[in-house]
Amino acid sequence: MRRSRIALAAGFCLSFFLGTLLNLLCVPGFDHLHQQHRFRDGATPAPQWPATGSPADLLRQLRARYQEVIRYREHRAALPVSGRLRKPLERRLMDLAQRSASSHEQHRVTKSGSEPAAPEPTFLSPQGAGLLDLSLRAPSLGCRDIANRSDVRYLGSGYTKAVYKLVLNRSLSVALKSVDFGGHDIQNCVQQYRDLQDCYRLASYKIVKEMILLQRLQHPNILQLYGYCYQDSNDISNTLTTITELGSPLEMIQLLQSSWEDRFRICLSLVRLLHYLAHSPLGSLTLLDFRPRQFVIVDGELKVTDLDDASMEGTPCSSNADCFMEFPARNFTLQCSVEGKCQNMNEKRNLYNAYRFFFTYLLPHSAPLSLKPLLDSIVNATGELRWGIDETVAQFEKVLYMYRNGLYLSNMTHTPKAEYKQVVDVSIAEEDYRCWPSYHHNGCLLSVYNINEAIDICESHSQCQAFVWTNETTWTGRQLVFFKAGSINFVPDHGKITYLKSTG
Ligand SMILES: Nc1ncnc2c1ncn2[C@@H]1O[C@H](COP(=O)(O)OP(=O)(O)OP(=O)(O)O)[C@@H](O)[C@H]1O
Repeated sequence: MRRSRIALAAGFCLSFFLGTLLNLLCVPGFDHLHQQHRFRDGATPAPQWPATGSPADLLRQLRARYQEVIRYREHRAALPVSGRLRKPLERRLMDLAQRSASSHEQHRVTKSGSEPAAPEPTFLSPQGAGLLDLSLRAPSLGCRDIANRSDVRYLGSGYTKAVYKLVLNRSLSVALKSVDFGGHDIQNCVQQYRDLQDCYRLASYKIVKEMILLQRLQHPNILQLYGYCYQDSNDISNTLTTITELGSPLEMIQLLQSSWEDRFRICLSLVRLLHYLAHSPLGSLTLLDFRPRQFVIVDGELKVTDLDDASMEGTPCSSNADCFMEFPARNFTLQCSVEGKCQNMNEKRNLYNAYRFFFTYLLPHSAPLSLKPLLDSIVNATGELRWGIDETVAQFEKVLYMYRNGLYLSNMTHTPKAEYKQVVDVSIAEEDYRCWPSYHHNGCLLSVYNINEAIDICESHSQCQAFVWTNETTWTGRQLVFFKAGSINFVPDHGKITYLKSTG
């Protein structure tokens, strides 16, 4: 227990150091930019830190965050959360609320004396539950799994949180997320209120909310929560660290250079995610802070990681004019329902953000020619919010079906100009040429539906003299084929088939 505290304290010292370092490196005005980005499409504004803050202001904010977290927790009826997991979380939430109130009531007089008993650091890591329990949906990792680790590596941070990578048991990579003591959120709050304890609590509600959502929303495109840990650190008791699936940051530039198939996969995973969020057990959820940095990539799939700005609140209205959505390039007015709620606002906000940040860049560009009209209609319909998410996901699945089954290939009878001689169990070493968009940096490695498509590609590349049918497939099940500029360097290669172009 003591050792784990020391380790986590060391982790947070590292967090504080790195956070401070990042602040020093930050361009001036980042804070301002962040606020603009976060709320530019009509979301609830972030707390605007007053020039000087009173303890009552801070208390009000703490209560508001606490109540928000409770609202998300209250939807429990529909969810299979076990009592074993629920109880400690409830207790932590109550602790946070009671302590935030009592710390103001007893202001500085009995601060140290009002500390509650030390938490049970392993309540989510019950006796006997080891790493193998990760196959279970319920979070199973706790403090002891992440304690005393020296191989924690900083990954990134945002306004509030810092994220670290840790490899457990030399096999499972996880992400540790905690409040960034050197981050803008804490620093601005402390500057205003001069109370690190309560500023920490205010920020930690974002992690608690995120944790509740990660636990309650189960979908392949939502990062998996593996567990959490409450420990004392930086003179603050019960600091919270969540342990989740690890991803890699979504790099738009890199994505733009990848194959259409991979870019389509990102858009498809996003649409499937938005479909789930529109029909989630908590009702229709919107991602108020919808930017590419809120997502990570795990094995080629897009997953949402930052859920602290997710909202399930509907927008009340008395007329259509109340259902106004403002985006930088376009505005929309949605219908106000007879029940006095803006119709499908959460879903449509997500959809338009998906269009403007993802579809418009990733979908049509270098797509198979015959799929272009369908892709264009998806881009246009989402850009004008003509379709809801149900129709959008149906159209995406149609594209996937057509692509996976070669229905995008032309119906014309294939008449190759050259003949191709088949040689089994050999491949060609080197003799590569570059093509775009290749799955290989120095060679031309493309996915094809069938041999005819491979021949078509070879005939359309002036360098192509042969191709090697590998035994590998892409995520859609398409074959990967290496196109080659020559056929001198034959090498034995079990399972591969080389096709040699024999006449021109
Ligand atoms: N599971 C993860 N695996 C890898 N990287 C992650 C993971 N979770 C978050 N990150 C990275 O850490 C950064 C910060 O995380 P997160 O977005 O949760 O913090 P935040 O303070 O809420 O940020 P923001 O200011 O964008 O709201 C992310 O932009 C992302 O690049």
